[in-house]
Amino acid sequence: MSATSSAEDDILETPILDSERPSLLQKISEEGGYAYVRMATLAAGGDMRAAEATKEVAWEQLHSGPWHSVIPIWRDAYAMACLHVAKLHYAAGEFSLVLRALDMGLIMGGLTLRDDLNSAIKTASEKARTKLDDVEEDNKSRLVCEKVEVAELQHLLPVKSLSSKLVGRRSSLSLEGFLRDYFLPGSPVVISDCMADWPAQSKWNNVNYLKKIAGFRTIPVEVGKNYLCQDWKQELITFSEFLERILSNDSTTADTTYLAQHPLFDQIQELRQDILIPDYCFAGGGEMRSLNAWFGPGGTVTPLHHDPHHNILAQVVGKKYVRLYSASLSEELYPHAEFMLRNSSQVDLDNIDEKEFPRVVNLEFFDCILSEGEMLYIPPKWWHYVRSLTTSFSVSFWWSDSANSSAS
Ligand SMILES: O=C(O)CCC(=O)C(=O)O
Ligand SMILES: [Fe+2]
Repeated sequence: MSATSSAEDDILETPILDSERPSLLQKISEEGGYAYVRMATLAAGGDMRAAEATKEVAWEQLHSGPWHSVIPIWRDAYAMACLHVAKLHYAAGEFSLVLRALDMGLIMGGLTLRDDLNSAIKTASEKARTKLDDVEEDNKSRLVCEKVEVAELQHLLPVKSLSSKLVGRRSSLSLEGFLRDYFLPGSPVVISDCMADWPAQSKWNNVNYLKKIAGFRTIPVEVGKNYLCQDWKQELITFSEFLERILSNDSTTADTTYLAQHPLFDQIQELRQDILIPDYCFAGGGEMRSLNAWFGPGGTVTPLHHDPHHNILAQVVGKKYVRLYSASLSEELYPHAEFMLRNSSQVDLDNIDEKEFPRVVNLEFFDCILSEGEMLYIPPKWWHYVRSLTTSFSVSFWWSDSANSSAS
């Protein structure tokens, strides 16, 4: 990795064009990025307009076609441009702008400069936090204030919910028991009393804690009813802005904001320390595929879909309703024909069109309300629909077993 990533040799205080990066610039010129290279050199000399211009040039390259067709060096070029911009904001003491630039580098940039971005984020976060401490020290608030009874939530659920087969529940389930009774037969289960040692359990319900750890960080959120709807869009906002939206949320509005399926713990490493990979994820001898955050107000809906991996969905804050249909029922669930959406059902479980989708009406499903401190095991390819019933923060752990560890 880069020579500049050690603690005493801080990336934000040293020139960016060190011994490793000329080769990066060389590769960028080879791809025709002469203007980028000229401006990067000016940026390294302290020219903010040139730094912004490198970011724009690389941004255009990232948006010149489908994501998979972008030449990888342009992702590194974008990360490097973000570092230039961050460094110049840092010199001006603008720490929130430093973090914005660095997060854009992490979210959109390539992997080559990731260690540099992370070490710069650590330095800038500490400075930004010092500022925040002065302003908000006594202001304590909770995301979910009171315990909600299940009976009070009934009206929020799709018809027929909780009326037939409930997902089985086990308390403090051993790894052997999990393997034998659920993993090998491929059956879902809710596991309780298994998250007591997660720091997140006592920390993430506290808005103040989240603001302090992540308030200035930029995150991608989804806005709209759900990803299958026309008016759905993605936005980049700060974690503080996001928390304000959650606190002011009226769950009847169409433009719910959801931090959904985002690898937040790769991006914000302090939050990674608050969670533990459940032992269950080692079942099957495969490998971890991804850890994702799902954080939003009451009323978020992830429509009926399936994923290729084993999944432990861990509920840290609030409650969610989850409905599951067996993988064997795919034909009856009217998957979309389009390639990108073929793992999603055309059926809207909140408003089933029985004429168009008659086969789904009497189909067997399992469902549950997942509460704080509980985990749900969803076997691969099982269809699931998820609705948050309160403000909710969950973490999903996707892993493959050794038989499928080459699957994407
Ligand atoms: O929690 C949600 O909204 C959806 C979770 C999900 O689809 C998953 O973990 O695979
Ligand atoms: Fe899913």
